[in-house]
Amino acid sequence: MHFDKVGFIGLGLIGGSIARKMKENNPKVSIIATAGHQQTIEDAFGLGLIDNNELLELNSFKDCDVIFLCAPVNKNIEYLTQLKDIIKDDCIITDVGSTKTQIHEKVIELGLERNFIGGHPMTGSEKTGILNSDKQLLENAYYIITPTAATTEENQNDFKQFVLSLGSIALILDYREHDHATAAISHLPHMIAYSLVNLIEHIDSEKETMKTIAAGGFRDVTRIAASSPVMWENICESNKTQLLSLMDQYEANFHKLREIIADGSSQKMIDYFQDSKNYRDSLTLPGAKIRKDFHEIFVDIADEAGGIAVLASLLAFNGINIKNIGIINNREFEEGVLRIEFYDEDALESAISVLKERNYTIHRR
Ligand SMILES: NC(=O)C1=CN([C@@H]2O[C@H](COP(=O)(O)OP(=O)(O)OC[C@H]3O[C@@H](n4cnc5c(N)ncnc54)[C@H](O)[C@@H]3O)[C@@H](O)[C@H]2O)C=CC1
Ligand SMILES: O=C(O)C(=O)Cc1ccc(O)cc1
Repeated sequence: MHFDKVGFIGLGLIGGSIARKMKENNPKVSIIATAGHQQTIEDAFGLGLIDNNELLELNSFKDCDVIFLCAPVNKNIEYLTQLKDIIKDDCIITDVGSTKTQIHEKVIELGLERNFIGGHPMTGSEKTGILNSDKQLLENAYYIITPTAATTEENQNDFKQFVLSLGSIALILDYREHDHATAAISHLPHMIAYSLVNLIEHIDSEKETMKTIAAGGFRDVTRIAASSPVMWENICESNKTQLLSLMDQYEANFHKLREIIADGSSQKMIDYFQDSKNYRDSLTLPGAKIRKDFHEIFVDIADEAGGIAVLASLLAFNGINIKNIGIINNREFEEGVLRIEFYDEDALESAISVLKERNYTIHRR
């Protein structure tokens, strides 16, 4: 599989993040793209990510080695039919969509199994668009690969290497298993967030007391309700059966919790909460075991002019060298934080003590 000429159909948060990292890894790669809006293409051209400055006809993708489908899932599926008669024989089409069964079924129907490898980076945010994309978004995140029955070992390995080059962790899954697991850990949580926000919006008083006092817990649980409505409409439609089944299970479980509270049994409540707490505490961050050699911290900084300069000067003043520094926005942290990478563990530990002394809030993976 070559990555000399790459095409993107859809170039928002995810497509843009992949394109940024790809261009950084290999500045010589030729990337072309089309999207829903001309502005996206102008922005990407302005960032030096793509070769074209206009929306493209699909025919322009005829000599691409790899094509990334990075639009909402229904659009990705629609594009397959048109691409079938355009792509070169050994072109690999891949997608980043949040659901996999429908697109794999379309691939089988069109006889494109040799040309398709499904993909799904398990990272992102509630934000959209190329201007929110970030070359570090995919780092340390699982990137699920769903091969077809005709994917060759060579292509699968090449694709795995590409995933690693993004800093992601490759995980091969059957596309049906993917849709069952993501319905539970991604699609259902988004529905819970949307419905909770909807409830509060409708029961709040005219004075909007609830909205005014909404604090950490509500914000933690509902951040993802700010996600793209079009994207989530597409996902619900595409993974409807799995999602409905999980919503039923969730309803039954929620009802069980209601009964426990109604019964007033302290022990049952504590058991239920303790059991959930144990499971939640046992979640490890992706890559935590794999990237131990990564000397990085994440620091909250005030959104004010000179914030980064003050912090960088503080470290320099204490003789601590920075390897890399940049603002990131991803799923682990509520708001943007500064990611600082150091050359070794000693520098990292010194930086932590200097910054803690100045009351900076520090996060580690
Ligand atoms: N947002 C997230 O956190 C994640 C999203 N995904 C998947 O990635 C895909 C893209 O999502 P995002 O990048 O977040 O969305 P986005 O809204 O940031 O970007 C979508 C892109 O698709 C383009 N687009 C829309 N309709 C189009 C059409 N008819 N033809 C060509 N381009 C079109 C838009 O112009 C935009 O460039 C979706 O399939 C989503 O399920 C996967 C992992 C995480
Ligand atoms: O914002 C978050 O925390 C997410 O969960 C992002 C996300 C959205 C859709 C996906 O298919 C994968 C990840």
